[in-house]
Amino acid sequence: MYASLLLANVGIHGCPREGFGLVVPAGGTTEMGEAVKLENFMEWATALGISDSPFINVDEDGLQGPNHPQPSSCLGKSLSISNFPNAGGRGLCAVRDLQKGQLILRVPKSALMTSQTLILNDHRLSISVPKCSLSSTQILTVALLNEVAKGKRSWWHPYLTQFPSNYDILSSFDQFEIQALQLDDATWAAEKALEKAKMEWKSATTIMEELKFKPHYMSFKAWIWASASISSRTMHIPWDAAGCFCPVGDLFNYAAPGEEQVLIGDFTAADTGARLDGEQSDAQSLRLTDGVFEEESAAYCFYARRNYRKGEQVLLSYGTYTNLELLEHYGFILDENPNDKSYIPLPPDLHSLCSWPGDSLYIQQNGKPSFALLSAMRLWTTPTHLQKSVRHLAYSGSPVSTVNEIIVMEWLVKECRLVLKSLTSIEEDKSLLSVMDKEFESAMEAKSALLGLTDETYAFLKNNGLLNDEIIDLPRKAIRSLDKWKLAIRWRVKYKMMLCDCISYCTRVINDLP
Ligand SMILES: C[S@@+](CC[C@H](N)C(=O)[O-])C[C@H]1O[C@@H](n2cnc3c(N)ncnc32)[C@H](O)[C@@H]1O
Repeated sequence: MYASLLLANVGIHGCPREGFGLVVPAGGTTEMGEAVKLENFMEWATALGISDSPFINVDEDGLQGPNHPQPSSCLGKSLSISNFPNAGGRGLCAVRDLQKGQLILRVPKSALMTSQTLILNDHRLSISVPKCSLSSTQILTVALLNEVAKGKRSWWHPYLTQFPSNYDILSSFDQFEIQALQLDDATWAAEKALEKAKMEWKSATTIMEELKFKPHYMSFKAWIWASASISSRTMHIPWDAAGCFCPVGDLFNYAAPGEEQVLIGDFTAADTGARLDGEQSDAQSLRLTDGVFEEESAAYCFYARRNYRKGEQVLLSYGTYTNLELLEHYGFILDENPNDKSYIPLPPDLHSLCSWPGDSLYIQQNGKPSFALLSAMRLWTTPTHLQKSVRHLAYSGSPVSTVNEIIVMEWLVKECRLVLKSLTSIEEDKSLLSVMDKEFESAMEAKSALLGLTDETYAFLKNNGLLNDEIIDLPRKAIRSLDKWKLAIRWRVKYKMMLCDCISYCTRVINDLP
């Protein structure tokens, strides 16, 4: 019965994973082919002992012990795979009400794909890797590509078919997509990510040649695919800084850590399946994520971070990230991200006045300047000979004086306006996004919708060769570029909105002053 439910869900999910095509397709790239691949993966995961049962080693009858037959599916007791179009696409859904702190998924150590497990099962890799001086992430990248190249011969094949074919992380952005971010900080981050990926790829070419990789797997495109898989899908393990791939566990989509992270650990002994001893709940309250490798049970264990109702998507916190960081490491942004920040240019001598680190001087997601930014600005706008006497006020987060507060707020308003003036407007960006939201069926459609709108839309058409009338179908590269361009525009809109909210906040503060 569960298999049909799963296949129904696959039907909803149904996005053929074509594109880079690193993973050898098991049944074509049709929806049915995808469903078969998913079914194979579920069977494979079940055989490995991956389980969403809240009872460790206990079946649904509450019986325990090695004599009990394997469950028919690794999912179905707490979770099922489902599609959440506006919250990460494929993800995991609660099949019953789940209580905060409850164990919801367990992935045995033997099912984790790590550099170690890949190397141990590959003679050539085990000879080549110890001779090279690569970082742990580079080693996992090489080992992953080496495994993928084996196609169906790989023991991990059912799992590898579930990897996305393409990623939208910053290092996969081309120059056009990078420029679409508009803000210097963001374009710098993207260029740095691309440069780092290129350096890591180049320094790994010797080992890839030694391993006789085919050109396809040696390419920079392949490297980006593998390193993006690592960046967006691995989980922390204590014995390898590159982390591990965690089958099924890597289907959890992300929610930013919120208040439940502070409260976590206050679940009661009545919560079946939750870790109950004091030491464990302490460990749980200390960490920021709700999945952890547990040495004592030799498994990656996932716990509900809050109560979930049946049918809700169950989410995982991968950590605390701004939208730019999410884009860099995971290739998406959140519309509502409580941890988002925007930086504006600050007076160069501000930093020498205070001990706040540069990255603490920002505008918060709700438009309020950060504590450190306000404190530093209050000091900076105070005449030098008075700074010593007001330092204690500024450092405690209090306004220094009414006049000073007005100067600070006006300065912030002016600076935000100046930044906004140098960029395209939010309205322009939003209307461009609405044009792009219409799915283009052909190159001609894309051209007629985008040509003549702005310099940027012209640059996109040119960059993708779409100015040429002979191109009929929208090339795959152009579709991929559209996705990344959209992400860049959505990111810059969020940034600009924070600045607009800051202007409103500062204006309100000025108006409310006695
Ligand atoms: C560990 S995977 C999660 C499962 C993934 N949806 C899948 O189908 O394999 C992480 C990736 O899922 C997507 N993702 C996760 N959470 C998301 C969210 N809240 N919004 C948009 N995309 C999300 C991003 O592409 C991210 O790189």
